[in-house]
Amino acid sequence: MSSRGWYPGHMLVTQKAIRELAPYLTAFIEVVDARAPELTRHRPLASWIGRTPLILVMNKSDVADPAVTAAWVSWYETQNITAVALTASSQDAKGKLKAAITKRLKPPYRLSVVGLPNLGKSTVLNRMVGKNRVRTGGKPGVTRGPQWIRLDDGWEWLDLPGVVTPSKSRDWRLALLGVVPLDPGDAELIASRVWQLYYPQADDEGWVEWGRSRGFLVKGGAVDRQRAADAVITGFRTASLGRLSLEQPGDAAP
Ligand SMILES: Nc1nc2c(ncn2[C@@H]2O[C@H](COP(=O)(O)OP(=O)(O)OP(=O)(O)O)[C@@H](O)[C@H]2O)c(=O)[nH]1
Repeated sequence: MSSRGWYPGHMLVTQKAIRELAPYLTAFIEVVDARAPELTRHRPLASWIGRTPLILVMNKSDVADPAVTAAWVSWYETQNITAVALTASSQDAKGKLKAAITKRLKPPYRLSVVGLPNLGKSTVLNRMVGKNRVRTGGKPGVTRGPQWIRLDDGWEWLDLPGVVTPSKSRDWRLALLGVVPLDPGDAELIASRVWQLYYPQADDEGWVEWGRSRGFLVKGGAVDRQRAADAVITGFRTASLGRLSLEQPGDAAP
């Protein structure tokens, strides 16, 4: 399915804007999902930003498989890409990301956060700038242009509406990760695939039996498949079913 038409156009950063801003920035911070970092990268970005460095933030590492995340960090090292595993929602995220940036780059620090929808860009930026974030948009008629946030430590963050459009929106994993909307009609298929990843030996309907054991039943005693499927998807997203990554270094290019 296409992502166009559901994500408000004014929130997308265009290629033109990124190309124009790149010379003013020390680096772009691209937020990806630690559970599928290559799948959730925005491929065209590297060419748009030219020589401006790119730092990958593998966010949501709290719900990814830690061993797979460690393998990704090592793999990115071999590719000469600075990649940081992060949990933007945790307190120590600011120190960790600052350390990674200062290790790689010299001041001045002028940075901006970009990435596909729902990966944690706002959470990362809020973590880095704290209470200094200025919100100018959200209301019709309020111009929401790029806004510089200058911090006491001398760091400057460009508050862009840094969403770029997913290009591989037909991949079921993007719906599972919340990068594109999940069509309710696809939930059962996605739940079945997720279940197979958790339990490779399970049969196709293993998740349905799990739903039964959880008491997700409709009148008459049959399993409420929609509810069971939704619970599997939520269980993956929150990692209550276990921390699971969807992509490993060395997987065929998505
Ligand atoms: N588990 C987990 N969830 C996170 C983390 N960071 C952000 N989230 C959640 O991910 C969701 C999206 O976070 P946002 O910061 O709004 O993401 P965004 O990329 O700015 O989203 P868009 O504005 O839609 O592009 C929210 O529900 C956050 O609470 C993290 O490190 N771990």
